[in-house]
Amino acid sequence: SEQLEEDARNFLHELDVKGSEECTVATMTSWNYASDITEKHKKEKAAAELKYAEWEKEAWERVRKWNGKWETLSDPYLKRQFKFMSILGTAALPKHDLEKYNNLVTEMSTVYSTAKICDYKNPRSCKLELEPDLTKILRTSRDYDELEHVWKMWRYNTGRRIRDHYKLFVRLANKAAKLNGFDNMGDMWLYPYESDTFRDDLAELWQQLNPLYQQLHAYVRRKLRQKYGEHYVTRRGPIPAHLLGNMWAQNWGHIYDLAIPFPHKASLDVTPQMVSKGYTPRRMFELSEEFFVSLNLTRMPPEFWQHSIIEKPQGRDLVCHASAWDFCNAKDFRIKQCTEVTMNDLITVHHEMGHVEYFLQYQNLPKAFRDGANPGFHEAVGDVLALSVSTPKHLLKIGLLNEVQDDPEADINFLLSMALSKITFLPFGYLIDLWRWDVFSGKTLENDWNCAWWDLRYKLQGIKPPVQRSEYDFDPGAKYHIPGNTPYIRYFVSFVVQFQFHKALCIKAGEYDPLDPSKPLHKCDIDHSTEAGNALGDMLQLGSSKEWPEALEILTGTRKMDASVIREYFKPLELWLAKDNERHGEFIGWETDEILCTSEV
Ligand SMILES: O=C(CCC(O)(O)[C@H](Cc1ccccc1)NC(=O)c1ccccc1)N[C@@H](Cc1c[nH]c2ccccc12)C(=O)O
Ligand SMILES: [Zn+2]
Repeated sequence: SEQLEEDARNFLHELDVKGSEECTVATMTSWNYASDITEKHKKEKAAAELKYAEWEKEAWERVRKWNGKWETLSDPYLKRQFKFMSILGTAALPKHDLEKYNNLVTEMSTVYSTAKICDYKNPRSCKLELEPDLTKILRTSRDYDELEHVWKMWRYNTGRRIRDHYKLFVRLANKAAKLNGFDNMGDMWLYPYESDTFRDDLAELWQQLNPLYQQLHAYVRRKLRQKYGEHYVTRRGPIPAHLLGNMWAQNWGHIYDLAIPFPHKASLDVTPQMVSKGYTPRRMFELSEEFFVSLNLTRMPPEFWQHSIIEKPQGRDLVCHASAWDFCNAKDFRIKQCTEVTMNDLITVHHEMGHVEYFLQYQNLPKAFRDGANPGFHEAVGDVLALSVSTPKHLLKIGLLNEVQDDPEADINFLLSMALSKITFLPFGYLIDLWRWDVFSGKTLENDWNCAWWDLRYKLQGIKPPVQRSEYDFDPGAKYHIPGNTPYIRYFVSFVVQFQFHKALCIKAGEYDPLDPSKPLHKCDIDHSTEAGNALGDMLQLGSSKEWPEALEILTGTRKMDASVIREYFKPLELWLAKDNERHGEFIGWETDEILCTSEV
């Protein structure tokens, strides 16, 4: 009825205003803690989390009173808000359980963010931190033993120290999920994807992408065998995880110098040029903002530049893992990132700025819709722009390259550098929540946690630990998102859909034409295309007000995640890798009879 609709609008508006105010308060205390880890900030954050949970519970009880009525409303926009606000979340836990749950998550994240290890070359100095120290060693060292030390000690001082926290956390998380009508927390995490075939769809995507990954793996293994010798890197075995340039072997971009196909061609890692041109983190963020503005998207508000933390502050503990913050008041938006002047961090800057651009585009929607169409969309926005920024053509435009070599060999070099961060990530992006879903569902039991992790790391990534692992270790805990309790499948989804977004935007920008060999997908740079920017903005403005297949269709014309686009982007490289591996008689895939992990009897 008209009256019911009118009452519903007013009710939702009232909750929206109050919810945003409560959100601002809670977010501020969370920011204070994440950017300055002290007992005072920890207490304030814990108190604010409980207060916010009380508000959520009150709002949820008032929404419940509308059950049986809101379903009869005709306006889908109103019904969808009721649908989202009918899920309470962890605030459904009894107060003492919620307090324990929140403290466990804060404690695990603090252990991770403050962990330090001793220097391999100077064992008495024990203040090396993940950012910037350990990431630099993993990126630059080619000393097998030094890399093994850093890899092992990092896990000793993070994963091992939170294993028991995680056991309690899983039990409380599942208790909260059941109170929300889910079987376990894994199912509750999949709710935003609104699809009961989602897991199958993901498995199908991985099946389509695995062959390309296997070719790349075989090629890189040969290059590492040449560097470290057959004893350490065997012909048919898994690759030791600490040799891949990254603490988690999730991005192999930093061993490009060992893998470059045509070394006599110009290097595409513009880090040296960034340093020699005096780039600063501030300059990197301004460069990214200029790209968004060139697309006719929204620039950062003054508060962003006033309150963001874009360089690691000295003399205090903080969570250095990058993050973007929406303070729910359509005014205050921030990034916290311990930025270094490297090409890799320029990409991460775009990733974080993509989150803030999404915040800005949906800031006028009701709070219930101020989210990505699904979490993968939120992770993809910045990466889409980074696909254009990474092209030699764009790097030339912004003065970070002084020449572009337009020939097949330079093309292969470029595609390999992109594959070392985009293709190598796929099995990692998939396996983290494959492991966590099995832990939440109880399929993987506590005394098998670490070996189940290494089963997946071996099976999907074809890597092995440099030293044998056991159930005294808890290696998943050495990756931010596990102690940080952040779902991860969103990144796998992002790495697939970002190429679908890229293709759609490149067509609008006139930069890609399937029938024009001079305009392949991997050479496209959408910069300064307002047609592309307007199309992207139209999708971002929807927030989560429409189901994600509809948002995807508005931008790309299709309603499904489609792995064929990322394969099209890398097609020239896939053909080249297959030929090169064939020519060297490389064994595709991996096998081993080593025991990677012992579950103590
Ligand atoms: O974790 C991140 C970046 C951090 C984040 O921007 O995704 C951040 C994670 C986070 C979530 C929740 C609390 C704190 C941190 N996500 C956000 O800040 C965020 C903000 C609003 C909505 C959604 C996400 N990247 C992943 C992998 C990755 C995907 N694309 C990349 C591009 C460049 C570098 C890394 C990646 C990683 O490092 O393993
Ligand atoms: Zn992100």
